[in-house]
Order: sequence, then structure tokens, then C-alpha cells
Amino acid sequence: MELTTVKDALEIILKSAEDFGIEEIDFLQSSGRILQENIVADRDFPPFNRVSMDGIAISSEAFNNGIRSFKIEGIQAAGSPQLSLKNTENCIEAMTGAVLPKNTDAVIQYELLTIENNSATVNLEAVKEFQNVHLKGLDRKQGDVLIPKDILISAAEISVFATVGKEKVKVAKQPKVMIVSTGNELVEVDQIPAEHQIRRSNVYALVSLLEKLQIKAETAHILDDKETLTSTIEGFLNEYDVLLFSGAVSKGKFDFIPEVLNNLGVQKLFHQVKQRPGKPFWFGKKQHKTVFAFPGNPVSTFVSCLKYFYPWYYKSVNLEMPKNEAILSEDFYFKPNLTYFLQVKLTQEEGKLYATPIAGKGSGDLANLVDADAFLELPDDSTNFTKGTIFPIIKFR
Ligand SMILES: Nc1nc2c(c(=O)[nH]1)N[C@H]1C(S)=C(S)[C@@H](COP(=O)(O)OP(=O)(O)OC[C@H]3O[C@@H](n4cnc5c(N)ncnc54)[C@H](O)[C@@H]3O)O[C@H]1N2
Ligand code: MOO
Ligand SMILES: [Mg+2]
Repeated sequence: MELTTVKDALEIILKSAEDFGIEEIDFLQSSGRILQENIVADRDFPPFNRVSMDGIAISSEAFNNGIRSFKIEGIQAAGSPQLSLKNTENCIEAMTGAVLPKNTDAVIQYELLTIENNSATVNLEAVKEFQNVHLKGLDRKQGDVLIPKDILISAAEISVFATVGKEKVKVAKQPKVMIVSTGNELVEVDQIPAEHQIRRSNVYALVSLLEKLQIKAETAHILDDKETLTSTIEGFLNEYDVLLFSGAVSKGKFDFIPEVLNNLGVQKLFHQVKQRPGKPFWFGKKQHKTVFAFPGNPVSTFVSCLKYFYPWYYKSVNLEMPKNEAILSEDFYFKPNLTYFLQVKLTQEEGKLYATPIAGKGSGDLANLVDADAFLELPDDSTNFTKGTIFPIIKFR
């Protein structure tokens, strides 16, 4: 069977991106989600002439007319309505965050004053109009778009939602995802495996990788039995937008997933990719349902999720996928005519990112991932990869 190249596989996957619509959620729950509305300034930023130093507010004209001692008329606190200076040769004490009092246009900080007998004496050569005043509308004007739609929400956006009173924000809906492990050898995390068993680690790697995208996936385990697989997966296809499988897609006597999916009407878009690890990867669609069936070896599942599910999700929510690259720090040799996802440790030196190979013992060696930060993507058309060459990387830290 002809293998699909990594490039073609990714292209097919990106073409099958889906739109999951829009939902409105609590602004504080929106970090990591993709904004689906423009956020507009409900008033000027700042909304009034804001005092930006604790001190006294004066009329700069009075200062320029030679006055240096200003009788204190009152105190303008933050959170109090605007006061008015009655005699422009006097001053009002004014606090950071307060409205600049009427008839004043400059603030002198306490450090530059002496206050005695309710009078503030200024020891300064010059006072500039609006010094220490953050002018109304200086940052943004009412009606300005503060945040455009289609951006990834982070703490900076959360603070803007709060300041404009957006308690609910419109974000892209997340796909409903079911992560399925298969295999009679697998037991739960809290179980003691028998000699011939192992714990089902791949599903939890996938759960965690999806959590990074703010997707809360559900999980299930199905034994290697065709009928159980068929009836359970049929239910999942009705209920979920995306099914992620790990295992049972290769040549084994109990690798039933491709056959079962085919019987359930999921159209295969490719099976087997020109890559290591992850060669037996199967991908298909049933109308708007998307099925990623990753090979069961732990590193295969791990890298395939990053290489294929991540870009599919980014495309689906209309977001640019970040691209990274690094410099290979030592020569590396890989013979097979396959794209090789080499595990690497990343280090930064003089502003450059270097990737040091830590290949591990193959796609079953999940403990090796702990020492790696990323996969370096080495193309299928070479065997000798020389130190100093730049390659794309898929980071997972
Ligand atoms: N005759 C051939 N055999 C194999 C080929 C091949 O081309 N011809 N490909 C190999 C490659 S490459 C891979 S990768 C694996 C893929 O196998 P499957 O997708 O069929 O996965 P399983 O057979 O179910 O399991 C493989 C391996 O992974 C372990 N596994 C499975 N699920 C989990 C899980 N949730 N957590 C932890 N470990 C899991 C499973 O116990 C097996 O050890 O096939 C090769 N064989
Ligand atoms: O695709 Mo497999 O991961 O090379 O063991
Ligand atoms: Mg197998």
C-alpha cells in the first residue's frame, strides 16, 4: 500500500477542519479560548482626566504668574466626584486615580512640596500644563475596537473584558471529543497490572495535550472485540464531533479499528503515513464527524496528536498555528525513507534555539519524552542531517 506523505496527510486533515459555532461564556472562564466578537471601548480610556501622582492639583497659570505657596482648599480622593478649585491661586490635594479637580491643570507630587499650616510650598523652576495627568481618552476613545475577534484570549484580554464590563464573551465553541483506548492488555491507572498487562497511559497523554487547547475531552476504553467496538463506536459517532483513538490500527490480528470504522460508514481519507513514529495512522470522516486513529505506541500517539490534531483544531477555530524551528546541534543519521520526528532537548544560546537529539529506544519508550521538549521534523528525502541545519520543531513544553 502506498504511504501518504506527511505533507499530504496534513493537507487532507486541514481541508477537513470543521466550524463548531459560537457560544457565550463567563469572561473569567475564557482564557485560552478564541474570541468571536470585537470588544469595543464603552467609554474613553481613561474615562476622565486622571491624576497620576499623589500630590496637589494647581492651576499652571497661577504658578507661571509667580505663585509658589498654595493654600489647600480640600482633598480630591480617588472614587469621589470631581471637586472644583474655588480660588485658582489655591490648590487641592489630589490622589492617584482621582478626577483632576475643575480649574486645575497640573499635579505636583508630594516629594516636591513642603506642607505647613495648610499651605503647600512648591520648590520648582517650572510646571508644565497637564503634568502628572493621564488625559481623558489618551489611550483609547469610546467606540474604538480594543480587541479584534479571532484572537486567542489571555490575561491581557481578560483585564480588558473586565474594564469594559463584558461579563459574558462570545468565543468559538470547542469540539466535543471522545478519546478511546483499545486493547486487552490495558488496565486503569489505579490498578496493579499483571505480568502481561500495562496501564493505559496514552489516553491520559491525549487528555493532557487537549487540555492545553482548553478542550475537555472524555475518555473510554474498549476491549479487542469487534462487536463491542462496533456498537460502542457507533454510539460515540452519534454523540461526539471528534473521536481520537489510540491503538489497533496496524497489521495485528486484533487491530480492528480500520475495519470497524469502515463498517460504520466512516470514510478513510488515508491510512499509513510516511513517517516514524506513527506510520499506521488512520484518518477519516463521516459527514461532519472527524476520526483520528493514532497508532498505539505511546510516542506515535503523542507526536501524531501534536502534528495533526493541533493544526486541525487551530484551522477549525480560525487561528494561525504558531510555527517554530531550531538548529540541529549535532550530526544525526536516519536511514529509512520516512519523515522522522526526532525527540530533542531545546537550549537557547545567544538568542538562537538549538535542538539536541535524545532519540530514545523507539516509539514504545514513553519515559524518554520526559527528557525531551520537542520533536524535530527531519524530512524523508535525506539520511544525513548535519549539525547547524535548521528544521521545523513541534514543541510540547
Ligand atoms: N507487522 C507489522 N507490525 C507492526 C507495524 C507494521 O507496520 N507491521 N507497525 C508498528 C508500528 S510502527 C506501530 S506504531 C504499532 C501500532 O500498533 P497499533 O496502532 O495497532 O496499536 P496496538 O497494537 O494496539 O498497540 C501497540 C503498542 O502500544 C501499546 N498501547 C496501545 N494503547 C495504549 C495505551 N492507551 N496506553 C499505553 N500503551 C498503549 C500496546 O500495548 C502495544 O505495545 O504497530 C507496530 N506493529
Ligand atoms: O509508527 Mo511506530 O510508532 O514507528 O512504532
Ligand atoms: Mg497492533
